[in-house]
Amino acid sequence: MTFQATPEKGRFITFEGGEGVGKSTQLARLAEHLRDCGFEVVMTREPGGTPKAEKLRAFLLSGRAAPLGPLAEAALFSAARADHVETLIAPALKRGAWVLCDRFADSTRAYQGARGGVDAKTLALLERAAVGDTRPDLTIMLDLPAQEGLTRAASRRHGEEVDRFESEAPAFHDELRQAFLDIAESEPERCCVIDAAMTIDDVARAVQRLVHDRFLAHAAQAAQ
Ligand SMILES: Nc1ncnc2c1ncn2[C@@H]1O[C@H](COP(=O)(O)OP(=O)(O)O)[C@@H](O)[C@H]1O
Ligand SMILES: Cc1cn([C@H]2C[C@H](O)[C@@H](COP(=O)(O)OP(=O)(O)O)O2)c(=O)[nH]c1=O
Repeated sequence: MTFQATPEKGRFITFEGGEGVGKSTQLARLAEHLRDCGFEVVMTREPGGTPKAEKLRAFLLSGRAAPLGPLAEAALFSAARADHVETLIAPALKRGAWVLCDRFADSTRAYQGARGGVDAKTLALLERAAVGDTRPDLTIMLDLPAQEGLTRAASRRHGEEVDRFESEAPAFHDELRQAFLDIAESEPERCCVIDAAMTIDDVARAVQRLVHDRFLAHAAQAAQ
């Protein structure tokens, strides 16, 4: 599938799901495809994406924030997100780029909310403060049994230490998977679940098809 770039507004696509489901792999594949179509693509990730947010990432993933509790962690993820949105994501969208982001606010809802017990009202306030109107146009939820994702993540790690959340018990990761599915069910117009147990190529094709149907099909028709 190839398309001609049209001078459309930027699109904001997030990839969500548990550990090792293939988010970064698929984000890179979609970026390559969109660039081949002539679009400017910004690849980024959370926590992180800007120098300040990367500093918070190092602190959060080292586990040093864990003793402060899930509410403090949610506030720190949100602080990183506020800087990321303001200095990288919103300006890129404004100039017409496609922004592909590995994890975003749904990860806070799932990890610090569903799993950490921070209430939904508090998280919604933090989300509004950090994100404002820069909400994803599409969220791709990659779904995989938690144990398979952890096995994939372990093979990618090549002996490096596990981070703050990968080291949680298997039940934590099963509940996370369900939390992402629940978010997708509650916002079907934004979220789409893709079976991440398929081969890398098959998942990449499913992602491309989804993005095409959602954003590019009408542009291609209009150009004819
Ligand atoms: N569909 C797939 N089938 C098998 N292995 C995969 C698949 N997608 C990704 N992987 C591998 O699994 C590991 C984790 O993938 P990655 O994209 O880093 O996941 P995430 O970003 O969700 O943590 C990597 O070694 C990657 O090559
Ligand atoms: C963005 C975000 C991430 N996280 C967690 C999820 C991951 O365990 C970790 C980010 O690590 P990362 O290595 O980027 O994710 P993955 O293991 O999927 O490749 O931070 C939260 O707990 N809350 C958040 O808001």
